[in-house]
Amino acid sequence: MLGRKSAGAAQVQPTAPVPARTIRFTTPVVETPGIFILTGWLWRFLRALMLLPAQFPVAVSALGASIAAYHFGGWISLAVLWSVVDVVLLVWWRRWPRSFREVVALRALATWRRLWVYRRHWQPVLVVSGLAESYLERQYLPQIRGVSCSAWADRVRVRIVAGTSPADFEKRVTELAHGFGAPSCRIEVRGPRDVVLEFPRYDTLADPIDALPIPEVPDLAALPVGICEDGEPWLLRLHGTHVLTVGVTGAGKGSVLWSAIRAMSSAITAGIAEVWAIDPKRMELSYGLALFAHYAADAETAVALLEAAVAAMQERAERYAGRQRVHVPTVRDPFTVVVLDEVAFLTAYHPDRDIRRRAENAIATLTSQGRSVGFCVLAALQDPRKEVLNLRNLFPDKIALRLDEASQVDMVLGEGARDRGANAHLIDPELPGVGFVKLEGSPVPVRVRAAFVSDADIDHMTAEAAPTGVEG
Ligand SMILES: Nc1ncnc2c1ncn2[C@@H]1O[C@H](COP(=O)(O)OP(=O)(O)OP(=O)(O)O)[C@@H](O)[C@H]1O
Repeated sequence: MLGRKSAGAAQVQPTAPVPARTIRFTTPVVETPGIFILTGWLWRFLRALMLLPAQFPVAVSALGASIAAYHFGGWISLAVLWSVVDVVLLVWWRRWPRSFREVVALRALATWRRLWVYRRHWQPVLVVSGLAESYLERQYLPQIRGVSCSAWADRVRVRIVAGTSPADFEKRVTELAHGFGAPSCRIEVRGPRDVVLEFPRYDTLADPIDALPIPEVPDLAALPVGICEDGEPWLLRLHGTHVLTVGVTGAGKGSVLWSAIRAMSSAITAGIAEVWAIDPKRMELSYGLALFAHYAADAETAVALLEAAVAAMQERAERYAGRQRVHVPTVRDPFTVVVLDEVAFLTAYHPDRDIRRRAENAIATLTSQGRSVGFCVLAALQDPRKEVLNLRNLFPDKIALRLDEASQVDMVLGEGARDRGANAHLIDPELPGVGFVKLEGSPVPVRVRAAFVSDADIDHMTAEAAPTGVEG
């Protein structure tokens, strides 16, 4: 009985037509004749061969010249040719190392990286990370348009698939970085369907940076405070803006504050800039007391200091009204930087509500009105959430050092910063002073490291700078 077809429940053949659709139309499968496949392969091979001189002009010329030398003069002329080339390259390298590096070494490296790293792994990495698109059973991959190398990073220019957006890449920076064996990946949009993926080859900021030399005539709108990932100086604008530095405890906020103070210390000595310092922890700024025009540590004096700054700012604004629209630092009207370490101590953590309210009012007034009359607030903060500092948007410039959570990156640097590669939550705790900033004119966050100003450097600065006399 069990052997009978009718045993048990009615069996339905998986391919049986649904009663309502007795006729099903399907696309017939036609086998492609082998000759078409072979012709396709041959065409692709010939096309690649024809494009080779345009893609690799130097390699193709070298190969052509070598074949010609061998053909006309045998091994000897080939050896002579290569010896001459080697000598020329050697002289070039010794005499003009910079141009040799840019024209020969980095280009050769780019060719190698393009073939060995990106072309070889392109399809698997993009397919697995979900960046290959399918349409009518065909797969479309973004195309590599070119690879260039700088001293520290590879830049892969990519033509993205029509119908996709750079945001798809921005969401997969981690997959791309791991896929191509890079410590990180950043995205730069150059135009329609034109993006650049930047893969650092090694961490240029792994070693601490000693305190930078003090500029004799500091540009208060571009103070050298550290180094960018590409080796360029990190220039911090203070004049005409306000800066908020955010990072967990031990992230190196102190080195940003001190590097900025150090960079403007000759202006402090000249009397055209002054620092008003608030130091609730009493550990960070107290060491350089002699450099500050005013200093406060406890809440009551800190709020009084902030209110005095507001009064000074308003007095200056009144004098300037109708006469002057731009502040030029002078001994009479120095550029005034209010340095506020752990701003949340006054705005969120202090038990006295009145202190919190007065501090918030004063900071809001300074940050909303102080820019044009030469007042700047340079603040440090551990926790960027709104409950802790709801004034954070009054700071036009922000620095994200190591953060606790991924969601905090966009809170500090603005929406989309994390997608563009500002992984401040992944910064190694062994790298204090490393962070991300947005530089003027570019939405792409840049990785930077602040220089470390040691106690000895601060001693030296206080000895050099004529003390202006600290007041409470
Ligand atoms: N730029 C830097 N380069 C190298 N080491 C640094 C740098 N900045 C800070 N450090 C080291 O990290 C330690 C912690 O730095 P710092 O006190 O500035 O952190 P912080 O963010 O101000 O922390 P907290 O909020 O707890 O005060 C310092 O004692 C110093 O040894």
